[in-house]
Amino acid sequence: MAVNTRKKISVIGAGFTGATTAFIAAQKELGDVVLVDIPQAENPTKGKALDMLEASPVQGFDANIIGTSNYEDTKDSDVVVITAGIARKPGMSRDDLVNTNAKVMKSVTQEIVKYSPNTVIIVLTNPVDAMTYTVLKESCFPKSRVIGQSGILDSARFRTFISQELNLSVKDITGFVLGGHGDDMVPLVRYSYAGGIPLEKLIPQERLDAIVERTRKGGGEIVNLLGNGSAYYAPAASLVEMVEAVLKDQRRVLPTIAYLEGEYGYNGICLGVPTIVGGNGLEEIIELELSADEKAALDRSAESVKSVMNVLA
Ligand SMILES: NC(=O)c1ccc[n+]([C@@H]2O[C@H](COP(=O)([O-])OP(=O)(O)OC[C@H]3O[C@@H](n4cnc5c(N)ncnc54)[C@H](O)[C@@H]3O)[C@@H](O)[C@H]2O)c1
Ligand SMILES: O=C(O)C[C@H](O)C(=O)O
Repeated sequence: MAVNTRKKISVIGAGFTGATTAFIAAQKELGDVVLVDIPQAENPTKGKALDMLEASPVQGFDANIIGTSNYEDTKDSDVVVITAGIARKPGMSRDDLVNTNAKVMKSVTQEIVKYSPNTVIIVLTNPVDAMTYTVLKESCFPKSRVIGQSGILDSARFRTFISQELNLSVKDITGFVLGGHGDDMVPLVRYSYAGGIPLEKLIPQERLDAIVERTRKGGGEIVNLLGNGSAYYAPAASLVEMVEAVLKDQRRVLPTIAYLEGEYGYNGICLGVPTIVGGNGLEEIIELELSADEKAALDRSAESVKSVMNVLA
């Protein structure tokens, strides 16, 4: 029998975001998927994977999907996505998760590195800027191979609200969000467009301010509606966009969480910035010119991330 040469994607954490990510990646035939959770959740994890696999004849995708708690099954993954840990509930901030999830990051990273020393790791678990830093340090990987996800999701929310405001296709709305994945993230209105037209020419300032504010609180809006967990469809779609950029060496311009060494004036922190993502992972950080107000807003966001990082042992 011929050897399978398909790419291999491992998703750690088979909860809402992990399972949804696995399914979308398989539907897009990005590779075979290994869904991993703790031993106590092994049967449900196997069940979710089998259920997804049984959708493949109906949807017509070729991708194997397995569920497991054994990291040997992740051996030689091309990309590993980390969604393991706990999610916030109404009334909590993402930062309240830091101590519990930092322990989870350390243990899962050790297993990932053991079996896939050359992989690219994409981190989703919150508080994601600090968790990306934890995984980077624990893995001892170069900074190009540990990337956090927040900016694609935050920008997608921003773009959704703009499209609703203007009653225009989301396909024509570009825009992105910088900074930490918290309530002081920085949606960059000045770099956002509808069909190439600057937003400031299309939307009155007070409406723009309201859209920026809704974007900043976008995660909390969903947490309050769900009642017992956080968003997962848009987060999973965002993760898959990053996985695809790496596996297909697309060199996409995407807002992701990068380890900064002087860029934007910050050193030794992980923060959301515009980056180029391709076959080598995070290949470049793009440095935008910021106005004094934009830089002050980014400084506030970076300070929040630093204060969370300070509680990490
Ligand atoms: N960065 C972002 O944009 C973003 C977006 C959405 C969710 N998140 C975060 O992603 C995380 C997961 O969210 P969710 O909705 O999937 O939560 P969930 O509770 O549905 O799933 C988490 C899964 O992780 C598993 N898990 C816990 N410890 C583990 C370990 N040591 N090894 C393997 N698996 C382990 C749990 O058993 C569970 O199945 C949360 O921290 C959430 O805040 C971040
Ligand atoms: O808000 C959360 O806790 C989950 C996630 O970070 C999100 O933005 O949806």
